[in-house]
Amino acid sequence: MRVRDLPLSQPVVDHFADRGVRELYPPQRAAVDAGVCEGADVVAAVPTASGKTFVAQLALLTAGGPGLYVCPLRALAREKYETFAALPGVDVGISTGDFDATGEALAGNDVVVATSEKVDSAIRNGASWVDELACVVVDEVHLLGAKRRGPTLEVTLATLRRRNPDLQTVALSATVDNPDAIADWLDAALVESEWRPVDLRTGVAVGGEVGFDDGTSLSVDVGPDETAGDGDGGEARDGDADDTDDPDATEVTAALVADAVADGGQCLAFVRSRREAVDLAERLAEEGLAAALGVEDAAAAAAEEATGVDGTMTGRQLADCLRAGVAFHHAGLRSGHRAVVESAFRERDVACICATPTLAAGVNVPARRVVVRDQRRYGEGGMSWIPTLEVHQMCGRAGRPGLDPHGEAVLVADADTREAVRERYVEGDPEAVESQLADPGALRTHVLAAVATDFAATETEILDVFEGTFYARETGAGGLADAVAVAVDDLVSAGMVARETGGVEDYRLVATAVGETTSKQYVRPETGERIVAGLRAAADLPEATTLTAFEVICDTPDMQDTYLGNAERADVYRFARRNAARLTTDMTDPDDFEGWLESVKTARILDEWIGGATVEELVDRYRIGPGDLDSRVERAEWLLSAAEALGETIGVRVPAVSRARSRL
Ligand SMILES: Nc1ncnc2c1ncn2[C@@H]1O[C@H](COP(=O)(O)OP(=O)(O)OP(=O)(O)O)[C@@H](O)[C@H]1O
Repeated sequence: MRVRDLPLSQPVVDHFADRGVRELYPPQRAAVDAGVCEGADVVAAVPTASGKTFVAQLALLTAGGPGLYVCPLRALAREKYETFAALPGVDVGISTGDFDATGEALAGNDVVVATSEKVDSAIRNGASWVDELACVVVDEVHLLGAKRRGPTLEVTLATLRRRNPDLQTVALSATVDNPDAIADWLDAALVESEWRPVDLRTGVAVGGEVGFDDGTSLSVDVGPDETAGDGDGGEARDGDADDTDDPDATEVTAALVADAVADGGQCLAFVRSRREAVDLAERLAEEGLAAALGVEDAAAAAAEEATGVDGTMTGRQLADCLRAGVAFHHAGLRSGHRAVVESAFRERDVACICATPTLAAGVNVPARRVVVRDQRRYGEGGMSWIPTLEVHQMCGRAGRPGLDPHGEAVLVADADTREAVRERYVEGDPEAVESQLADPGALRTHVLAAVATDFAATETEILDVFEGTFYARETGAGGLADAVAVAVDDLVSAGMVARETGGVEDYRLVATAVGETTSKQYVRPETGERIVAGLRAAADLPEATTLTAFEVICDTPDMQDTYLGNAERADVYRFARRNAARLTTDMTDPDDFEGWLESVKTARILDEWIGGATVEELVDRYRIGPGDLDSRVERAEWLLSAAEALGETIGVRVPAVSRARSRL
């Protein structure tokens, strides 16, 4: 099937031809056969990098009206926006600032790229464009199994479809164990395929010996193990508390990377934590990879570019690595640094990226060889195996279409773990996607939204709203009845929702003024409650300052946690004692004292930031990533603006809140 035979305009056909897209890949053909160009609902569950974006483009280009592309990961939205904006004659809007309001400005675009949070917020704020959509494409739909974002994704999609029954829905998924359940949920045709543009072979390495699943093998020279005995504890967050399971794994990884690079191939090496990504990159910087790949000048130019982003220690470390032909990539990097790394890799100016699994989710960085050094990481219950789905996404990055005869993915194991690793990741199936909607926190948020937007005024109507969710399809909406009743009770005691009675059995649920503002400001009910209590306490303090404002907003579940190491704990404790007159929480009060101390640390960082401290100073003083500081500043802006709105709602004015916001 050829692109030019599809119902697309000539300029669009030419646009694809210029990018080498003339013949459809088999899964794309199957999507066309399933009616994706004729308004049919389609779920496509296909491997990484097998052309899902083209399926999205087909749906959006052939829908008889505006389209919405929901991208659950913010980091990917810009990349997709650029892909769509390059299409001739297509006006594209983007809305990813996670939490700002209506987005009425998005009306009039042919395609809007947005995160699910943004669409949810637009619905809550009554944006009209959401009702005019002809087509919605949800990328990475398997993320509906993710704890925080999953419920928002499924409720948003269910709401969009309920409001607009003619809406074409196209959902794109990684290969998961139950794509049929997702297709059932959406009453959509299922396109399921194992096809990939480049063959992939996956192997397990023990020492320098790799056995692949296609029966082939590979042998690499592993250098002496210099890391043995160097079990530096370091920071614990992100699983940084430990060295690798087996110190040799780093040397095996180095040998596998050097071997591929000597042969002209680029590599991705995945490790469990940010700290490990930096350490591995610094180790690989000793391998002379830039010279081996013949890219010394280009690597030096990439290093210059990284230095230009900022003067932080992380930036300097990254530049030093880049000069040697290696990079690291993780969520603590600033977006400017991530962009330099991704583009240098695509341009083949760098031989290897050492990354945490975030890189595997959707960033288009194909490599000849992928090495997965760590398959276990620290979670709540200690060390546990990384989900098979995630490891498959990492492995799926191996193989560049048209350039490599096949991609190679190598999982580094030892004699004891070899079989477990093989069974789990080489032979094993990925996990099934499971709804997280029954989580009490998620339910409270979405129940409040349903009531505040007047979609529902009784428990039964709330269940009607949830009837279109994946959860309801899997377990029956009745399964949620008890949990919804609990959520309503919680919201009533929190002062977010009121029962307007006409008798015990006969009442209507209405959002209180605070509930309505909370929902519109897109903060969680617990956040709204904490801010309201905090504002009242702050108004009574003799000396409320910007630190007070930051303490209130940082002590909410909508602000990220900031790691508090043992060494710093005493210092933050003393800081809190010194500033007791400016904090809304009495030190003897918090149920979760450690969590509160973390909030005080975040508040202190933000207060020093508005006081003129530089990124470099804060990164150095508080051991946070520069990207972590950026994201906390961004969240603080949003939460302070929610605090101002809530203050207005309850008639409590705390000037320090506005001061903090304007100085931020
Ligand atoms: N029919 C085709 N012919 C040639 N190249 C194609 C075709 N379809 C897609 N491609 C190219 O394949 C690459 C991967 O495609 P794409 O990024 O759409 O994969 P994906 O399935 O969305 O990956 P991910 O798992 O990252 O979401 C892109 O460079 C794209 O231009």
